[in-house]
Amino acid sequence: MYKIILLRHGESVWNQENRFTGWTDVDLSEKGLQEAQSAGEVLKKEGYVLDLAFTSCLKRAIRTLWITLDQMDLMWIPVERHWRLNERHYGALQGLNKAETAKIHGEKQVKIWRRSYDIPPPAVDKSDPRYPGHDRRYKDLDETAIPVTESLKDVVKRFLPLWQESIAPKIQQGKRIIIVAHGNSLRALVKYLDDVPNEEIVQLNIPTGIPLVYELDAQLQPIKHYYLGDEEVIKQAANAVANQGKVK
Ligand SMILES: O=C(O)[C@@H](CO)OP(=O)(O)O
Repeated sequence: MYKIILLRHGESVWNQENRFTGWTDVDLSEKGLQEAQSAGEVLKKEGYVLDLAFTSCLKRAIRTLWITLDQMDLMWIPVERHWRLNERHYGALQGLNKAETAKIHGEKQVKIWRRSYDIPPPAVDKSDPRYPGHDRRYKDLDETAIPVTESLKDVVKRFLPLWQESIAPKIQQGKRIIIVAHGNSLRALVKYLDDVPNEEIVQLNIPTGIPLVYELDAQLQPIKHYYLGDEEVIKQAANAVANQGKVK
């Protein structure tokens, strides 16, 4: 049996301001820094040991990983940063306030943009500063891989090669791994691992900064999963994420 740790980054400044973030590289808020510290503390307290870490190219995830590893006295372990673990690109919604967007377009439309499986938000134009093609960190990517918007389905598709070629083989070699990523890149992973039906993935909201443990069998089929934390607190945090798209 293998155990892997999934961790959504701590609260970011734009989570706090309730803005669509996507590939925008915003940092952690004060609360987010504390959440990352608590994640490291709980992992250490529960006796988890890690050999290898995967994260995205975005600083809210990278910093969460640093703080978590620091708490565990594991800053020396190898880290692989990959764009395939980035948050879903939110297209032309990036930067907008979620509640104000709901006021303009309706809560139903915002929920479709946020949580439907295959409907992407409106795209950005390639001349838009929010198009990642302008960002040096993605300069080696083929233009066809650089998103102008993404649905969760697109994220599953771009994430899978990393799982199949890098993460899964490392787990099967016995490496104990942590994946520190984002609300929707982790939803993509959960969708794949648990084979969640398209209409059910709409209900899944992953809270910031709480380690989620997946136990996998030899074929990497999930046996069970659980958060490390208080059940009621976790439920409330997931509901708060869901409610970000409501008119305030
Ligand atoms: O804005 C985003 O990039 C994501 C995660 O913070 O938001 P949502 O939960 O609305 O998908």
